[in-house]
Amino acid sequence: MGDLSRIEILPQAFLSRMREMLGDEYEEFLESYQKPRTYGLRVNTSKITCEEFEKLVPFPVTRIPWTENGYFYSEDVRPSRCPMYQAGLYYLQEPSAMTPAACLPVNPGESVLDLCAAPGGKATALGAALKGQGLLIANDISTSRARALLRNLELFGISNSFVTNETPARLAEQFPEFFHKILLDAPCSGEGMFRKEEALAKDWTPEKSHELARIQRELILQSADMLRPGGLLLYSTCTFAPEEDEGTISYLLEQRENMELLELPAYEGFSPGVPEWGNGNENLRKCVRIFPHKMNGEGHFLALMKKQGQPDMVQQPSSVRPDANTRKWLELFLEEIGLQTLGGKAFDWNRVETRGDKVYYLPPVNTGFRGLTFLRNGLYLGDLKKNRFEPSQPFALALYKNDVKAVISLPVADSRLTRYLKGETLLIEEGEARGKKGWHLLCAEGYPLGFGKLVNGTLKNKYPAGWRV
Ligand SMILES: C[S@@+](CC[C@H](N)C(=O)[O-])C[C@H]1O[C@@H](n2cnc3c(N)ncnc32)[C@H](O)[C@@H]1O
Repeated sequence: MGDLSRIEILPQAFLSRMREMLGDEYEEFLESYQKPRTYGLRVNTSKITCEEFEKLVPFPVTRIPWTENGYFYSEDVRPSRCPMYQAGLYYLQEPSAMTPAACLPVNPGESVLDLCAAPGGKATALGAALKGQGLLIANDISTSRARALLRNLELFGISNSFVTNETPARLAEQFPEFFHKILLDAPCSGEGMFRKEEALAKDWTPEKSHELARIQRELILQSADMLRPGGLLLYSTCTFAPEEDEGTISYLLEQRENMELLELPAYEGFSPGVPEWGNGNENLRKCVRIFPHKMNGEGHFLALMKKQGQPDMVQQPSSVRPDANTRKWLELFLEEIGLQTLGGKAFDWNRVETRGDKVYYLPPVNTGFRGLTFLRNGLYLGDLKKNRFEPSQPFALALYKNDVKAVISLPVADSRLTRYLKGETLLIEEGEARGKKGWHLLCAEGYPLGFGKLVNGTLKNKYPAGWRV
């Protein structure tokens, strides 16, 4: 689409309001719609360091200056076709959208909630920050979107998540003062994404913001009430609409005296929140606005808040036991692949649970919650078949480099990796595989991609049909 036509589709009422909001900066803001959007990816630092990533990535990337692990790539590359993507080493994400999760400091071992999490752009970042310790509850109210969320968490190798498909009200009932950290990336009018998704501009009406602001007010109170004393809440939207941004934060501060706004990390392109766009509270300056004419990304709003009090780390550990049958066949399998660790940590049999013929590795924190609709509790390890255990694809992806001994590691550019991802059987040369036969983990430069079974120099493909590219 021609550049000017991007401006032509912007609703007049939206433009008038932006002119009023931005004053002298308005023309510059409008010009940003004639510039191309940018493309970003975020490195999964729980699996690979940025230095390693830079050495291996086969297409040009440049650092996104306001994040620690984000990179721009150009429009003509297809990063989702690279085996590094299928190994869960990065997530494709609009550059500004990397900011909210990066501004919520998550420590391994904490209980974290992403209330509106699908498709998982921010949940994958929060999960990576937990490094397999503690608990991530990733929720979305939409079932189809929650499925996409689960897939992305599995691709990222997150083993300690509980993926729910619930209303925020039900979660608020179940989890009073439970979480150390909460991300509320609220449903919003999406004004900041008009350059990226024209359909949003076409569907926009001024009335939409009123209805969304009502929902956001409900969600932010519920979030505050689910926070432990001393806990942190990060609120974000991708809209410029004042009532959805400073308006929602003003409402929270009026309704909950135990919540206070905190300063966010400074960056030259960030603009402060505007008190007059909310209830006039001077602290609203601590919010951050991201405008496309000031940064190389789309529009966003974020606010970091703390609940008064001292945080504690009291958590109930998971304590399940595998049945004898599961233990026997799973143990045999783990021996065959030479499992040393899972996600860099000692394998914990007190987290193994079998439901029907499916075997799960539960999060380290007790997740015996009652009455919640969930899609996944922990990591789906695989299936018990007659006299054997068959591993799942999420299990392969939750393994880190050096977790298992029985590997076949090929260079990123080796075409056999792409053929594996299509479901083909591969020829493996002598010396390329760690063992002579049996289950092996196929890796891209040491980073696990999926399982296969080696028989006389050929690797039988065990990459599931639903994952193939
Ligand atoms: C901005 S998107 C979340 C994007 C996600 N955080 C990410 O980074 O990939 C907002 C999400 O809120 C969910 N949602 C919509 N209405 C909701 C409601 N009333 N309560 C809770 N979630 C809602 C939508 O299904 C949608 O997935």
